[in-house]
Amino acid sequence: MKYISTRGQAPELTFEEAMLTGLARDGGLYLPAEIPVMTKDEIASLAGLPYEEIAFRVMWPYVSGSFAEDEFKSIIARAYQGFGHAARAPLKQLNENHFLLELFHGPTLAFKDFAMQLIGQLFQVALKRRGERVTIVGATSGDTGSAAIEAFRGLDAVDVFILFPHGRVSEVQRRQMTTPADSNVHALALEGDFDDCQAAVKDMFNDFDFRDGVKLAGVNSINFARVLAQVVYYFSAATSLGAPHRKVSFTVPTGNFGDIFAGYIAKRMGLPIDRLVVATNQNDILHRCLSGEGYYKGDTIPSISPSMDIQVSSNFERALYYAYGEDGNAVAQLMEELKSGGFDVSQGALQALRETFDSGRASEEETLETIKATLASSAELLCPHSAVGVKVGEEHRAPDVPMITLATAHPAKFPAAVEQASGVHPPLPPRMADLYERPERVTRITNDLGAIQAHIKGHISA
Ligand SMILES: Cc1ncc(COP(=O)(O)O)c(C=O)c1O
Ligand SMILES: N[C@@H](CCOP(=O)(O)O)C(=O)O
Repeated sequence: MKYISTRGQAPELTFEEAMLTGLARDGGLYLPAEIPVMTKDEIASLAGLPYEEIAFRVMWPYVSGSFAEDEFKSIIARAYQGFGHAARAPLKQLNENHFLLELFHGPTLAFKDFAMQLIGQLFQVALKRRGERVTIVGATSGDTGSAAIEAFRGLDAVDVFILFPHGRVSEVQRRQMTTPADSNVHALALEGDFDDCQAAVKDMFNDFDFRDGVKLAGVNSINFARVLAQVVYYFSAATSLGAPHRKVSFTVPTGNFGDIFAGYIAKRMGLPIDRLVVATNQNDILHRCLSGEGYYKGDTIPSISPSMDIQVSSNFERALYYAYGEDGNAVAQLMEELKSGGFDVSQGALQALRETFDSGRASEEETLETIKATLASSAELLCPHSAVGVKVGEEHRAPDVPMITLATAHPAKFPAAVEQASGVHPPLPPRMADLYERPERVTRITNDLGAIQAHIKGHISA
């Protein structure tokens, strides 16, 4: 399997190379040159299997040239052994045909653990084999950073620097990033918003002297391995509700478009997904775009679902690549226009996107109301991101197709909003009970590329 860039001008890579490379050298994002398709029988045979076995069968065609079969199986086993639920991604019923896919039973209580725990193991094996070390730089609106720090802390072949927007993540998210004592992980609180953090990471990849000098690697959803690991739970959820003999739809609380893009890959692999519904908070650029208003950046407004406070949605580039008929030049042109504010999506591309995606938005009041109402109707305490999903999912639910909404984080990561909505203070799991007492280690940094690069260079291990 070869991997190609959405902008068409970067070298083709193997899975392992693409995973360790991060952003393509033409500024694009790597994708498999062809998406493998599973037969109806192969999909049917997944029903009832342990999550780890489904993960192996779904991901194996993508990684098989880079890892041995037994090696990959044991990597998967190690990745998910620390999850707090035997099913890994359990499905709960909210009403007659609306289901909740709980993705928050991993070590840092958000869906990011599904991919990050896996790629931590993949990096470890690949770097050891190559005798190399890398510097991972990541951008986070709260959850990617904590999951990355947890997955990579203490590994000797990796230094990790995570940029998060100062004052714009929840206290639990911040403490998950700032309290690990391992010397190879570094939390940087940037004066700016998430888009500034993500732009800085991409600028570092596009500065080849810096990139090659520090051996830069990325664990944001820039990295296709992240997206791939997230494809698995679409298969586990859909087959447990009767796929491939029955269609299902998914609603996905969306920011950087990585999670829902994993659903798109699952659909292209043959999973009978009817609709993929993009659910946004008040930072609704994706909803506006899918409603035909073009893709134009506004100011990021802080919300009670801070992990989705995003304007420049990195993986939307991958969706545009397919919507524009796999034309890398067209994508490169759009990304150029984005630098000066945004672009109109062509009618053909919009139609292609709408063949798969619907969208909706939830206001702050609607999000709070959904947390309260869902607790009353289903005894399920939602985090604010999942509540955005449930509200939009309910609006898009069709009578004859089960709707599965992804519950992307544990309510205890956002206790203030959850308590405001429901009157219930969600406790942290016992293993994190002392999170508020642990000492924090964080560097405040201005939004200046040179200053960030100097800090990183000065703190990587020799
Ligand atoms: C809790 C939570 N929900 C939803 C999202 C949005 O996911 P994505 O960025 O993959 O669209 C994020 C951030 O990634 C998140 O942390
Ligand atoms: N919401 C994310 C933003 C980064 O997304 P990623 O999927 O590209 O890593 C976060 O929690 O950091």
